[in-house]
Amino acid sequence: MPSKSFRIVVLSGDGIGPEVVAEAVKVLKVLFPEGSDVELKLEEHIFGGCAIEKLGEPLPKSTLDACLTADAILMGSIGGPKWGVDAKVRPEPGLLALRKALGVYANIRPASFASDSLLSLSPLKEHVTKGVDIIVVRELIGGVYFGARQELGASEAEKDLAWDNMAYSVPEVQRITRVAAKIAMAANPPLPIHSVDKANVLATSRLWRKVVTDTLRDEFPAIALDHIFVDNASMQIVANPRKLNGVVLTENLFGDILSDEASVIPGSLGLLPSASLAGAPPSDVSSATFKPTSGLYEPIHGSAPDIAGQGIANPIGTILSAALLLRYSLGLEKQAALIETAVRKVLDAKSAGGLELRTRDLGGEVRTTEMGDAIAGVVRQML
Ligand SMILES: NC(=O)C1=CN([C@@H]2O[C@H](COP(=O)(O)OP(=O)(O)OC[C@H]3O[C@@H](n4cnc5c(N)ncnc54)[C@H](O)[C@@H]3O)[C@@H](O)[C@H]2O)C=CC1
Ligand SMILES: CC(C)CC(=O)C(=O)O
Ligand SMILES: [Mg+2]
Repeated sequence: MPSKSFRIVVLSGDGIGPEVVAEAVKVLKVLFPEGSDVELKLEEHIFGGCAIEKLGEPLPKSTLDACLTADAILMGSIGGPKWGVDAKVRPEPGLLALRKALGVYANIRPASFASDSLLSLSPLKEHVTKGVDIIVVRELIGGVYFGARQELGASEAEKDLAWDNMAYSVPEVQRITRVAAKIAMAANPPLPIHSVDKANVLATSRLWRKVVTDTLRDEFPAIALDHIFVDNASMQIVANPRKLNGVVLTENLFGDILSDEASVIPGSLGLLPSASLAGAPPSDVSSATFKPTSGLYEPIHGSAPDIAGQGIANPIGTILSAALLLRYSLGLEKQAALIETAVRKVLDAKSAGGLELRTRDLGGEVRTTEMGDAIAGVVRQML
């Protein structure tokens, strides 16, 4: 009998989603084979464009119910040209609805999981990317993605007008600031927090700046805080990213954009994982972990229709997302770290022919399944 058993909902989704999720599942099955002390019960559920095809909606009730009662959710990606921006029913609102229903307001995106062996593969120069260590903490269920909106043609009175409403409340900004602070305080000395906004223009950003400043001053005085406008931050991320070392704390839209941009530093969007968490962070500031009441884990990339079905996607972002799932939702830090070490070892290894293991996005020829096999193999050796 296992001493611990967890229900993990798997949402492979669309495009490269099923290809990369299969590799993360492969790694999890090596870590927790049948009969081991920890049992992972993996349940696949339909989500995204494939659910629209089959059931007419991206987030069927059975999928939502499964997610709401799971110990954690591992997701691939959703979307694709078949359900493009003009389609009547699209996958992306299903993802937003899932995040909202789970209450996962804290999106943690370690933006520089890298090994020095990748430095030469970044489009940026090595002297720019060396020593970069950025964690993006993005507010995930507020702001303009969730405000009221009006589509073009939806209003008789406003025939030529479409609009999106961006709103933030004080409690929404306080809670994400506390998550960023807990992450910053887990390091010794505490990491600095760089809060990114557009307070020179937007009312929501002025609220953001005030709440971040007040919360850190009153509750976390040991943390060094600076504020940076988003246009400047987007330039610094590629020109001088070490300037943003530490925690980059920002709202939903800016965090979406800046985290994709930050993936240029390690060299590929396919490398970066994310954790989306609900619940209050621990009150003990010395605690490194945030025990969420709900956790959704997905790579930061989308369904990559341009390479879907070719077996060449990089599965590392999804495999590292599975590691974050073990760390945050299941409290299995040792196994999480083991996956991260295995990924690093594979990236640093030379094959028999002297060639490094690299998928196409990193300039190599290694296929998705081969990368998954290599990481699973190293995990097996390390057990
Ligand atoms: N969380 C999610 O499910 C997300 C879904 N999307 C959706 O994905 C669809 C495609 O969006 P795009 O703008 O093309 O963004 P994308 O992130 O899917 O792809 C951007 C570029 O990065 C490459 N790429 C992405 N992941 C990769 C991987 N693992 N390995 C190698 N290369 C990779 C793609 O080939 C493409 O050239 C859209 O429908 C979009 O709405 C976009 C972002 C997040
Ligand atoms: C597809 C969107 C709903 C979200 C997105 O791009 C992201 O969270 O990275
Ligand atoms: Mg995105």
